Amino acid sequence: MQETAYAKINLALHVRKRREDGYHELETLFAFVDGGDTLLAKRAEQDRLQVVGEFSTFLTSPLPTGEGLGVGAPAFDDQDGASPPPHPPPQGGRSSGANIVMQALGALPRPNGLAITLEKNLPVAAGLGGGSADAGALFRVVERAHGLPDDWRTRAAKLGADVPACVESITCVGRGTGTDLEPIDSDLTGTPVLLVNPRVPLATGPVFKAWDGKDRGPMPEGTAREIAQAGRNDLRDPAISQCPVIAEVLAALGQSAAWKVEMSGSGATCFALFDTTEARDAAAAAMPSEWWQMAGKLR
Ligand SMILES: C[C@](O)(CO)[C@H](O)COP(=O)(O)OP(=O)(O)OC[C@H]1O[C@@H](n2ccc(N)nc2=O)[C@H](O)[C@@H]1O
Ligand SMILES: Nc1ncnc2c1ncn2[C@@H]1O[C@H](COP(=O)(O)OP(=O)(O)OP(=O)(O)O)[C@@H](O)[C@H]1O
Repeated sequence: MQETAYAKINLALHVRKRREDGYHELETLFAFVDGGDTLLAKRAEQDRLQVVGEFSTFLTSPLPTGEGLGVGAPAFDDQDGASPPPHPPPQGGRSSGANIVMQALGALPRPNGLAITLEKNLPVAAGLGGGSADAGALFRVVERAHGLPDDWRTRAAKLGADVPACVESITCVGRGTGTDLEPIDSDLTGTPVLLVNPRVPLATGPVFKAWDGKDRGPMPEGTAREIAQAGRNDLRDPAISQCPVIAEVLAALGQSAAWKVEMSGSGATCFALFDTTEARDAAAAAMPSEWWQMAGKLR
């Protein structure tokens, strides 16, 4: 069974309030690109994960030497030989170091194990919800094979604020910490999109911390296109303060024929939306070759 972990972008991201627990109340318009990581799943006695692909080596290794992170090698595994529990309990947040795919497997009880090969094509810590998209894809794999438990949204939210949206992977509005979802009819499906990342990883927590606490107002109402056109990303300036090259990426995309250029999530990836694939491809060709890029269409 194969599943794509679609890259997430935030067409608008309005941060409204810092909460006592350090999390933030926000309003966001989630959208998804028609490409990303891929998950290959096979029935197995026990859950296992192998990570391959361009960005596989950028995931934190639980092994002191970083051994096992290379292409084709097992990267994260819940087994150490003898008789490990087939479906270990969830291991808390991502800070536990376990790959979020293993955490998602642990959060979804099943009658049999799954051997997953994750092809990591998306940059890590990039504002594309890469890990969340992987977890979302895993939820869809389990849904197809066995169905999901009724409380899957709660289980998904425990893995990360972006995970519930990534399970659905359709354009939707997120509120609260980003986990209260409301579907929206998208008038942007099929829109040509270009993602550009300067290859500088940026952790999400510190970017939220650098937000100045000023509520700049709610996300506008309207169609997806109208929200994208009139909306902001309130994490843009905090992210640029920590990763100045983002301003260069935005400026480079701003030279193109795009009708919308913005940073996604907490950065550093920026996106541009176009009227035609020709305009998108011309913009892609003009980007510095050292930057990562992915061209696609919105789902
Ligand atoms: C920036 C976005 O990607 C926009 O979609 C999300 O809000 C972040 O989603 P995520 O990476 O799945 O977030 P989590 O893994 O739950 O949290 C990572 C860190 O981001 C911060 N965080 C996240 C979501 C939120 N509403 N407020 C926050 O302050 C917290 O410091 C948290 O420790
Ligand atoms: N499968 C995975 N893919 C990416 N990162 C993972 C994965 N599993 C665990 N992580 C860890 O999660 C952290 C965040 O990575 P991720 O790529 O999801 O960030 P992001 O794109 O900024 O996400 P978001 O947009 O949701 O904030 C990294 O420190 C990484 O080590």
